[in-house]
Amino acid sequence: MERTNTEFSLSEMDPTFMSVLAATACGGAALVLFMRYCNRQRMKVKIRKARSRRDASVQQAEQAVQQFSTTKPDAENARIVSLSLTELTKRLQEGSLSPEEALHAYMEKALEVNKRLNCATDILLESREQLSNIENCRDGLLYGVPISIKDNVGYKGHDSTCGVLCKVDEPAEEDCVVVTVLKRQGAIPFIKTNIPQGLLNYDCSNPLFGQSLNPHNLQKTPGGSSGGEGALIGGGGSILGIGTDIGGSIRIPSSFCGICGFKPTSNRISLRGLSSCCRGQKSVLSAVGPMARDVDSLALCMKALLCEDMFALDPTVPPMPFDDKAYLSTKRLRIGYCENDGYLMPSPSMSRAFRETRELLEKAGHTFVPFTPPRIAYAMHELIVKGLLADGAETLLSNLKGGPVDPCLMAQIIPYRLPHWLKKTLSVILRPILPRISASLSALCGVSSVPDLWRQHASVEDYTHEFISEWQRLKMDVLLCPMLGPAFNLNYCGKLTCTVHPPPSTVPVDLFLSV
Ligand SMILES: CCCCCC/C=C\CCCCCCCC(=O)NCCO
Repeated sequence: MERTNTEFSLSEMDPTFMSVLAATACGGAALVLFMRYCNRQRMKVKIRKARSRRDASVQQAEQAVQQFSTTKPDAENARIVSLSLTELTKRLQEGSLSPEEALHAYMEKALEVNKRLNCATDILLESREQLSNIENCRDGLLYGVPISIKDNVGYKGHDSTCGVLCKVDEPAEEDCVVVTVLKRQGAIPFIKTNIPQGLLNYDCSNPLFGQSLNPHNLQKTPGGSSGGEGALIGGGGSILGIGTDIGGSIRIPSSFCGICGFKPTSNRISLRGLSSCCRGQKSVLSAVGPMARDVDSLALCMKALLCEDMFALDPTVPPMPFDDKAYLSTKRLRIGYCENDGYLMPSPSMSRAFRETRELLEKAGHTFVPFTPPRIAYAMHELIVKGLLADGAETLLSNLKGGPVDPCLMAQIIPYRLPHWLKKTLSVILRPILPRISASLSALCGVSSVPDLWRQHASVEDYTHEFISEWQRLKMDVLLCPMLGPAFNLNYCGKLTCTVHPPPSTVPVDLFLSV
């Protein structure tokens, strides 16, 4: 057969050209491998740097505690860390206990808990310097109280890593508003606590600081994303902590660790100076809130934060002080209850705790009305997942670049990384057999345009009003519902979220230990 002049076989090619081609291909491959190697080395250096910085701060804190302990008997420390916040503040204010004693007692206990649970990302050694002018805050509501803060809460000179490599070596230039206000109220932040990589997860592990464990069962997660707080407070190493919550990050670790947590309405407490891996996301709003051993501690922290200082430092926060009258009121309440929202079944132990709580409240004279959250599956997929990842997860993924993905996040990240067309195709194929996965995959595609984003925001607004209307129709004062729990096994991340803005809190009813 005759050949056209454009056809040729490899064997007929100029051998010199072939060698150049082969050498270029090998060189290219070697370059890619070398770049990957360099990248892996860079990654290792960053991880090592973050860890050794944390380890050095732990070591220095150990020395400080040891030095201080020569002046005090051990039994005194055990007594200090067993006081409730009400008792602790009273003793500090009356002067029968010094802020120095309280700080060292908690530092010692936190170091011990951290050894067992790996819940600290940084010890704030400046806390000891703060002691030198703590007398200026004598009138503060939290005078001399040592507190813990979540990793992403900005503290001058320290990283807010969010568990991702790209935020290592980016220390905060100033204390965030929450830290500034708490310090002015006399609180002494002394430790930063662990989080899951990227913060959008209910476990508590990241490539920088590793996995935190549950204080009541080392086989379980403390929950997330404020999991280090949950572990530390639940383990007795902190009396009051600051967490953040978009879709359960204060509530879930509080539930898993048997402590109390309060997620206020977004921007009730200033978010200025906090770090995030999806800044700018406006569909499901983030909130800062307290975590502690009892409800009175949460109330005291809210009262301390809701002050003129915060309203002046962040004028976008509504200047509404804490409502003592409402908190102390003994008025009989009309309580909406929802034991099962039809989307996520509560576990048997959680159902039992829920019913026992309801019975107790009924006996105390409160009235119960059944409440069903409207269109829950729609809210989960179209409002929460599509809202959180409206950009198709691009911002979150860009924050994970240049580092390994933590095992606790892997199951979530695989679908995020699928190309848009594949998510859409799988969503169509899976619709008849796995409708929830299909809806999630479709939601993970995010919005398609700016008008689509505006429609999504409008849908969240409409849903919020629909929820509130139902609440008002039933004349409810409060809603009682079960929490996710008991704690999950490590690397099994839950996906329960909440998008409307009534301020929910978690209160322990019982400690359920599985063996
Ligand atoms: C086919 C699988 C689909 C997986 C879909 C998962 C989508 C979203 C998961 C959202 C998880 C939200 C966690 C929120 C945690 C939180 O409140 N973080 C706040 C940090 O300030």
